[in-house]
Amino acid sequence: MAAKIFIDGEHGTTGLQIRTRLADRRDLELLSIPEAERRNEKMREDMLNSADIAILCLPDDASKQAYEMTAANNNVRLLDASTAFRVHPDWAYGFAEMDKAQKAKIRSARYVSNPGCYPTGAIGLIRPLRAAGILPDGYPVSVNAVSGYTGGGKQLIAQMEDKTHPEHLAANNFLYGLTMKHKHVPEMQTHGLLDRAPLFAPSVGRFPQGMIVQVPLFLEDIGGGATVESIHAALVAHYAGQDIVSVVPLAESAKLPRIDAEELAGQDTMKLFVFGTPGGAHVNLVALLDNLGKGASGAAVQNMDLMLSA
Ligand SMILES: NC(=O)C1=CN([C@@H]2O[C@H](COP(=O)(O)OP(=O)(O)OC[C@H]3O[C@@H](n4cnc5c(N)ncnc54)[C@H](OP(=O)(O)O)[C@@H]3O)[C@@H](O)[C@H]2O)C=CC1
Ligand SMILES: CC(=O)N[C@@H](CCC(=O)OP(=O)(O)O)C(=O)O
Repeated sequence: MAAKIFIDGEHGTTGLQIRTRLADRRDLELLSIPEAERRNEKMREDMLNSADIAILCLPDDASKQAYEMTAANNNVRLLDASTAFRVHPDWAYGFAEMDKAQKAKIRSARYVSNPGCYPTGAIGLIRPLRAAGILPDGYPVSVNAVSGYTGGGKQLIAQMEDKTHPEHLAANNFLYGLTMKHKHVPEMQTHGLLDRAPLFAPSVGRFPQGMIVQVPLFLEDIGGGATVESIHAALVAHYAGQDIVSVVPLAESAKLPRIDAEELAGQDTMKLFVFGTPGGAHVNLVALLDNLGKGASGAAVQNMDLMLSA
């Protein structure tokens, strides 16, 4: 029997991308609400409780409401794309490659939180180095990033694309999150296994999809004899045996003159790079992904498939 999937928020940016990815799937039955009724609570509650898996592509408050609406129904499992439950202990964090046990946790979980786009890059770079004991306690981690503007959902897309929008943004590249309190910091700290909150400096560029996340490191403050080669080797070992996150060979990245933030737009994979000169003092870790691919909808479909394979 086909698994019943309901995407709550199916007409938004993340929801639409998931729907497109699932459009040709014969093993699924997609439950749907007409766009005009997308905020009809009764219809949402009925659909949520008729699904095997409900994928929540909603703002945090609406995700929490969907959770309440289904709390008494053990037949429905939730996969939430919002920030609401990403550090909640009852929810499995949906980053399958972050350690060897994570796939099994996602498979068997009733509740799965889909990672944020920036945290996918940051945790992807940091966690293996913490787990391997390379990045020491107390190290001050900084995360600098640029995202395509679809990362801000329908509202930011309209502000960037519609010149008549009352809050039109004309900038081609802007910094935000300037209070240093971005909602992704707790998630980066928890799943990055960091004892100190990272300093996170996000930005947006005038391109729809794509993302670069950078974590610069001072080797002498890391200590333990860490080198560009040992850091690269730790990432390679961590990501061996799967095909979604790849670690670019050092010899290949050493020849790159630049990195294009849009390189993986439209794809659901992530590339990790380690930049630095052998014997040098500095290393720059870089993650390249599509904010709507491995950063959102691609990861959601991957997680849904894991949940269905339980
Ligand atoms: N865009 C991205 O790159 C990423 C987004 N996410 C997260 O995914 C979630 C969805 O984001 P995104 O798709 O970008 O956002 P959008 O604003 O593009 O879409 C959200 C959708 O949810 C609907 N919605 C809002 N409130 C309610 C409600 N109370 N009841 C029912 N439907 C509602 C909206 O309808 P309406 O049009 O009426 O507002 C819209 O259709 C967010 O939590 C976001 O943080 C996560 C990772 C990346
Ligand atoms: C460019 C942009 O505005 N990006 C969003 C994050 C996108 C994302 O990862 O979504 P979640 O909100 O679900 O974590 C932001 O900074 O709030």
